[in-house]
Amino acid sequence: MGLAFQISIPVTRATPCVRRAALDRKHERRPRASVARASNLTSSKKTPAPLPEAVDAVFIGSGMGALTAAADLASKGASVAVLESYIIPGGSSGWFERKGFRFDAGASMIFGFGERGTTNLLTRALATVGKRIETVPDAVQVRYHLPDELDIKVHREYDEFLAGLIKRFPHEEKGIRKFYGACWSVFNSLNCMPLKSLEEPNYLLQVFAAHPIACLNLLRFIGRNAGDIARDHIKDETLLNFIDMECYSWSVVPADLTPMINAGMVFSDRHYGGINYPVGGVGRISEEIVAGIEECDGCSVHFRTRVSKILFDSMGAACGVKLVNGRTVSAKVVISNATRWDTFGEKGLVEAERVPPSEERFRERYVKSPSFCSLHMAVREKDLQVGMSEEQGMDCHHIMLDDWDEIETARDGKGTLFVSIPTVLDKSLAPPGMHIFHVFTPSWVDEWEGLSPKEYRAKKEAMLETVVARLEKKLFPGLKSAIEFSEVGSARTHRRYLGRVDGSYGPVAKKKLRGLLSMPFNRTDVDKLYCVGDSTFPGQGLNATAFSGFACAHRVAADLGIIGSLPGPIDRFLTDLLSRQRLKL
Ligand SMILES: NC(=O)c1ccc[n+]([C@@H]2O[C@H](COP(=O)([O-])OP(=O)(O)OC[C@H]3O[C@@H](n4cnc5c(N)ncnc54)[C@H](O)[C@@H]3O)[C@@H](O)[C@H]2O)c1
Ligand SMILES: CC(C)=CCC/C(C)=C/C=C/C(C)=C/C=C/C(C)=C/C=C/C=C(C)/C=C/C=C(C)/C=C/C=C(\C)CCC=C(C)C
Repeated sequence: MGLAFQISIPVTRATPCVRRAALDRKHERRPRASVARASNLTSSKKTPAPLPEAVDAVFIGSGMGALTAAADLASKGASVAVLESYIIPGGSSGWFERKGFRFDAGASMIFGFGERGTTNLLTRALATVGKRIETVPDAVQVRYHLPDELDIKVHREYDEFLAGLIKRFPHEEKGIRKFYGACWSVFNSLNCMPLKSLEEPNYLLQVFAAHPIACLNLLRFIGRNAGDIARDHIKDETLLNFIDMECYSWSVVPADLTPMINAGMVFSDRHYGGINYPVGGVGRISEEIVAGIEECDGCSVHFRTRVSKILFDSMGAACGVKLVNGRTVSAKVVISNATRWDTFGEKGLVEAERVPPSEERFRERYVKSPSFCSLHMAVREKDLQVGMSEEQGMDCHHIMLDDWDEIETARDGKGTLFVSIPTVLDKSLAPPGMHIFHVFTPSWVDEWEGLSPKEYRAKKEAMLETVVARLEKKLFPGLKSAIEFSEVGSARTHRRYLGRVDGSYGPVAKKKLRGLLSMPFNRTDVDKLYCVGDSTFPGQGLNATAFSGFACAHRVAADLGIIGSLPGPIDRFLTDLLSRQRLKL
């Protein structure tokens, strides 16, 4: 590492994790894996660690972004404290249990669990702390049931998916191959390089030197959106509507507003690493990462621990946090996994007079996406009039829409329906003969405000009624009478339990932007304060936030002198220069 320079800020100590990581590198073997069993469903019940007075890095929240960053920093030898206001980790990737059922709080369509390449970021997040979990491969990412009788299965096998799409749009074969080919081009460029912080010049120089063609290729796409590329190659309006839905289904915006880098990741990794469901539920991922973090000396995760304020030293640098109970934790750096609005907004964690002007720029460009209304149902298989096993052709994920005009706008359960039935893949989530249906649909917090408790309950019931009737008619005859019990979560529920402003799914472009170029990285304009999670590059998605976690840990480790970087002033000059150039675009 000719360009590397060790800044001499002392690091607290070398932990067992560091020694293990060093050993693993030396012998080029995978970190020790502990394959978690499905039966091991609940979090460790051991006595909680006492809140530390001071650590290298304090995290606000324990979503996937924070957990990945904390795990990576812990494995590099930093002392970390993760402070979570809720009773379990994971945020949007949390879970809840009722009557022997284990429900995923968010979607169950999990990317990033592949075995090969560098984009398998969930496998890697677990491996940083020596963990690994069993997963079940999903043969079909999603089955679309769309207007114009468009019934398309996205098979794990790329050629099978393409054949189905080309059969429906034979006149667009060339365009289909070009569009999805461009996605592969992005993915292959990402998947050959180590994925770290794009605001650490030493890494950028090294990665550019080692993979010049891949980097130039990514630069070609980084300022573009999927819709631009689709329209370069495709003319058929129904096919363009389909591509809008392909993007909307995970980015919650149409193709014109969806960054091409993210489309490349999603539309290729589903055929490369595949979609894989963690045995025992999505919550297993965060449970295992937490266990791994806590095995590292000086590292701890604390629940029911809500941060009320970020603290600053006399120079204006972040230096710790204050909890709602008045206690404080000092830290060399503070990392917020709360959304941008919850960190810097009105009543946010940073007091108004310290909010930097750059945050205003963020708000000019990004808005809060809607939330979801989530219908969690326990369903008796015997009362459904459709085969529920994979062998009988049932798929785990479905997306349903009745009218193209309602893709984004329809309220009250009349728009896009997302359906996850994780028990198709993992029967351990529910008692024998039972299934879990999680159906969610976009919903805005204003629809749920100002209601009396009775009106609120009635609105939830009406939502359930509308959605179940639509599903019964098109996909699951017998559903209504097969429901054993159900729980409905509104945008208010998401706000309350996930601590996300308005229950939002995350930031989306307000107008057409240049791809990912204006998405903020992990540093903020407040010294020693970083952000991680879906308010940072590259945005929403479990594996996307895992990327932000690795990037954040890398930048923080360089700033704390744990890993080598360019000499301080040069590093700062180049980082600021890159950031200014990017923001001008
Ligand atoms: N692929 C999928 O199916 C899937 C499933 C679930 C989640 N996701 C993704 O996960 C992403 C979100 O991840 P994220 O890392 O941004 O975080 P997150 O929003 O999931 O988690 C943030 C955590 O911070 C906690 N928190 C907020 N304010 C706090 C405070 N003041 N004090 C203490 N704790 C506080 C919250 O309780 C929450 O647990 C979403 O974009 C979503 O797409 C994807
Ligand atoms: C050297 C120089 C100067 C430049 C080089 C350029 C360079 C190296 C650029 C690098 C860019 C990088 C590293 C980009 C990395 C991007 C990544 C890792 C993007 C990852 C994106 C992942 C996404 C968007 C995943 C989304 C998944 C989601 C949201 C899944 C959720 C799904 C649902 C909510 C739908 C559920 C559906 C049903 C039916 C239930």
